[in-house]
Amino acid sequence: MLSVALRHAFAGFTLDAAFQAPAGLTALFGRSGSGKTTIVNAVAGLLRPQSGRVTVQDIVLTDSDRGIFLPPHRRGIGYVFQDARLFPHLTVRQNLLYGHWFTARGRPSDLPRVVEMLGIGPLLTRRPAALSGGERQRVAIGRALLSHPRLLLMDEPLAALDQPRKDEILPYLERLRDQAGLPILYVSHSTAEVARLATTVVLLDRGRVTAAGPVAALLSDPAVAPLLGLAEAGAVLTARVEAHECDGLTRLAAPAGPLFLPRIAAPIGALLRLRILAQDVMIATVPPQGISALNVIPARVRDLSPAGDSVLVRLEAGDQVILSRITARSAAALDLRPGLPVHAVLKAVSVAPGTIGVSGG
Ligand SMILES: Nc1ncnc2c1ncn2[C@@H]1O[C@H](COP(=O)(O)OP(=O)(O)OP(=O)(O)O)[C@@H](O)[C@H]1O
Repeated sequence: MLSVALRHAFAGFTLDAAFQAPAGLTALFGRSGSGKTTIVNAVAGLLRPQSGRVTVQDIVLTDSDRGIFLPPHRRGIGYVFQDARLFPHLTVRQNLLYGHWFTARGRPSDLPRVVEMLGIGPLLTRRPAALSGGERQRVAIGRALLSHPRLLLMDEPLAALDQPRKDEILPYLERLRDQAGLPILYVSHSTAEVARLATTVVLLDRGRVTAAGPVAALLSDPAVAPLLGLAEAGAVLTARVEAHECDGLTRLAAPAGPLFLPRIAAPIGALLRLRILAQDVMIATVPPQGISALNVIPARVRDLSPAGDSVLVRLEAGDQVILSRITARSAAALDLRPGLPVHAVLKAVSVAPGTIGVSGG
């Protein structure tokens, strides 16, 4: 567990933020200039905050009251930047083992496990110039892990990659989240990335934490939607692959009931995480008939929140929340109110394959 409480003022900007990052991946999310990098720098020991306390697994890294401020190299933190920053004259293997020279905790015997997790075995004898951007980032992550950090800091590690490279690396970040066994603090601008990867989200606005919590609850909170942008508002559902059907659809079992989506390349039994955008969910008060949408999910209205010209309707389905964005006119015409039983309607093709990830459990 990482615990952070920081106060630091620059001319024209004050950071005053406190949060906890439990096991898994904690996304620091917010607009440009909201203070994400300032927090990462303070946690890494690159910025000495005017006041604050930072601990990881009960080890005090910073405590202004007690005059404690460990230098960066004594913090046991792995840092992955936007650009991989590998040594060009060293092979991948030498780059991987480099971090291990600087730490008593590193053991070369961990190399095979890290190489396997990141899928970089075939690259070990190459130099960085012969790697794609995504491969370079995987090596940079491996190098950080082999220094045996207590905590991994990742500052927009995908920002410099094009979409195909991002798609290639996302499954490895999921494995890192689920298998590395250390807290990861991950800075991102992208709601899609956060929805797919985060265990916990810390939302920042002008140097302050405006919301924090488990990813599914936070991203489907109507109060948070204006901060994300209404087009990005939506729910994160967990569902298990039940069958690949012969007409090209995959059937999933979700607490809300069965879901049908275009073929997903995941084995039967795999637990997946799906992002369902609020703007893709329609509401019907009676079971719709003669409709092409394959997913009609029985649900109950929890609450309605005005959002610009539209209304965000939070629906409960099983123990999961689905968010729907409809016009105020439709909400009035359907006489939607808390407690009303309804049907959430979702087109199978509206869930983009790139947004489907592996669930951390
Ligand atoms: N060394 C500094 N001196 C003065 N102001 C600074 C310094 N470092 C950061 N700031 C200011 O602090 C604010 C927060 O910056 P920070 O880089 O933490 O934001 P961010 O959320 O990481 O932004 P981005 O997403 O664009 O990277 C900005 O207004 C920035 O100009």
